[in-house]
Amino acid sequence: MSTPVETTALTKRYGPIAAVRDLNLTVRPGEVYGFLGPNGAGKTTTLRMLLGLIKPTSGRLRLLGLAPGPRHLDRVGALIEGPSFYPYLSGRDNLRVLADHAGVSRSRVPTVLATVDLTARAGDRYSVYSLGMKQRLGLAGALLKEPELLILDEPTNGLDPAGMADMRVTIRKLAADGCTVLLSSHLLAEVEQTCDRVGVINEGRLVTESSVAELRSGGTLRVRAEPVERARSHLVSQLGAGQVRADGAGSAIDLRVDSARAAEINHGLVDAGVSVSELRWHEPDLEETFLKLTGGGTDAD
Ligand SMILES: Nc1ncnc2c1ncn2[C@@H]1O[C@H](COP(=O)(O)OP(=O)(O)OP(=O)(O)O)[C@@H](O)[C@H]1O
Repeated sequence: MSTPVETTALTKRYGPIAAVRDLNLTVRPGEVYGFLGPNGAGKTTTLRMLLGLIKPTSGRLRLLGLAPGPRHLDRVGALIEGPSFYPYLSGRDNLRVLADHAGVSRSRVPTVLATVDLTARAGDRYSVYSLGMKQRLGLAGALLKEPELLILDEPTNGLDPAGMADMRVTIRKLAADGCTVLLSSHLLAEVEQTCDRVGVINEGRLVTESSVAELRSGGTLRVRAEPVERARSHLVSQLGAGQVRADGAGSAIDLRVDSARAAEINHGLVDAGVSVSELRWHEPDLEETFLKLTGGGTDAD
């Protein structure tokens, strides 16, 4: 199978603003890829370029092996910037209209309604749908042509926790059925729970691309001890300066060592006349990592 999404040095400028700069992105077959970044990072601009809604200033992109052109979206479904539906038609009738437009058989409509769990409310007018139902109907619309790749811009934006959970389950179900998903989000928890891999974008640049587990790796042994200066100089002499670093507040010391060395380090500190009040393995959560990577410039929830 060809690579679902591949961009090379993809760039979009708006006058002096570089919304997206030299972006090299790879989404692998069958994965759920989270495109994560704070507001204004360039996520929507990237997705709009992928979908041919705007033209890149420079760089290349391919979806399922195809460069932008008349066929490059044939096997791609998308949900971007709120779907538009007729308010006075039912969810089912809206999907029928969409199917007719897309040249897809109306027989797909019950299937996609079931996939997004809207069958029971399919006869209700769109105008009475909750935000979560509207999002799910949008997703159903994107699924009509049985896409191999789904591109979703902030699919859980504005949803309540139950709506977010429903959307997550649906996305994982689609991935289990073999669909590749690229979704953007500024919500760390969402990406952590839904995605296999994540690309972090900040100020138009990809700052890292890795599995969620890799992103979180790099745990440290955290020490709190008194007097802290004596503890620090002892640890530096024992482990080397490269392994010892103060945490942000300066009240704790983080050691880049294996967790199995905790007891040995404790004994060494006590022998050096230091009293240890805390010694524990500290694994950074995604939020910490994200803030570090993006220089803290996020207004994510
Ligand atoms: N049509 C446009 N004209 C000028 N600047 C734009 C345009 N579209 C986007 N930008 C700018 O490009 C940058 C990236 O915007 P973009 O919408 O892609 O970010 P985003 O990561 O999707 O953020 P959000 O989560 O807020 O939607 C921002 O500085 C934005 O102001």
